[in-house]
Amino acid sequence: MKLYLAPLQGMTTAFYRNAFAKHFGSIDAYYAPFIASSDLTKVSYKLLKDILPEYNDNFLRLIPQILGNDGDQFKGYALAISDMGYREINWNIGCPFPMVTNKKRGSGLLPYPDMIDSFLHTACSDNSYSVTVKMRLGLCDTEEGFKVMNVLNQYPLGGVIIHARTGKQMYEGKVDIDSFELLAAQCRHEVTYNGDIFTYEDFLAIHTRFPAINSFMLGRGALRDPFLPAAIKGYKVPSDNKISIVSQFHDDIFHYYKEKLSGDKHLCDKMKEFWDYMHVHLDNDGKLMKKIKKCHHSSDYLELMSHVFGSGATWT
Ligand SMILES: Cc1cc2nc3c(=O)[nH]c(=O)nc-3n(C[C@H](O)[C@H](O)[C@H](O)COP(=O)(O)O)c2cc1C
Repeated sequence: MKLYLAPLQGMTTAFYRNAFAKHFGSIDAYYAPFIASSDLTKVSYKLLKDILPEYNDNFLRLIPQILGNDGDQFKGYALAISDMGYREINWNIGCPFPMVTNKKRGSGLLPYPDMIDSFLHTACSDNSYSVTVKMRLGLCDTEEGFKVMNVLNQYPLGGVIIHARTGKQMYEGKVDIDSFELLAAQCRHEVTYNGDIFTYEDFLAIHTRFPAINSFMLGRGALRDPFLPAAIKGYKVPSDNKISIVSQFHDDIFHYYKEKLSGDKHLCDKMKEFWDYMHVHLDNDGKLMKKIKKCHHSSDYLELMSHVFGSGATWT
């Protein structure tokens, strides 16, 4: 069984992925947040910085992702990326944000199977890399996904990751497991399940219902509980050790952003984003998150952290 870390733009950057692998592990591949392809004649290396092998300790396990609707642009980026040593390039047709979908990108492409066809015709015309797809069930309607799958089935893709929601749902509401089942059954490629695996029990429910599915992508669930991938793989991390591991992970992330960001406000804002996920298993009553939100100076923040990690807190 394979576990993949989902890409979360702004969160799962190279440094985060490296620190995650160092402290928690149990992830077979890390998908990088999307790089938007553009009509530049030359591929922009600034955009590619996050995936440069020298910044990625686990570069052999990193899968770069491209967002776009132009097959030639995709191919240009994919060739530059494959020159760095990457063999799999993931195409994002799942992003739900209106500023993306309104331009017929991300899940905004799902109502247009013909565009997907002509995109893949070009994108899959070079065998220096393998294309995988990350999609949703549709933009507004799950019927859209079936038409898209007919097209995907005609190309030699390396796999299809399905987030079991429509684009219109954004990240809200329930995952639609029945529609996922139908779409996955129609797919001729290897399918990876994605969506709302927050606990071991969530994983088990999906795994039990779809015994033929062998790969799972974890996003917010792994960011909230970085011990979840290990639990799914059957490794037990003693509860007493968890806080100290989280503390070391936190310190690595904090020191990285302290070096990188200018000003305390940016630093505190970034750490709030980190805690938006991480507080869930540490903060039963929500008081910790309130205190973190009140920190505007790194000295206040660090004092708060010394209480959090020094007070015998438990990871639940
Ligand atoms: C803040 C945020 C940023 C995201 N950025 C990306 C991205 O760059 N590329 C992508 O394919 N999916 C992106 N996603 C979607 C996740 O990869 C994943 O498909 C989604 O969160 C569902 O999985 P989960 O329920 O395990 O989190 C993002 C999600 C969130 C919440």
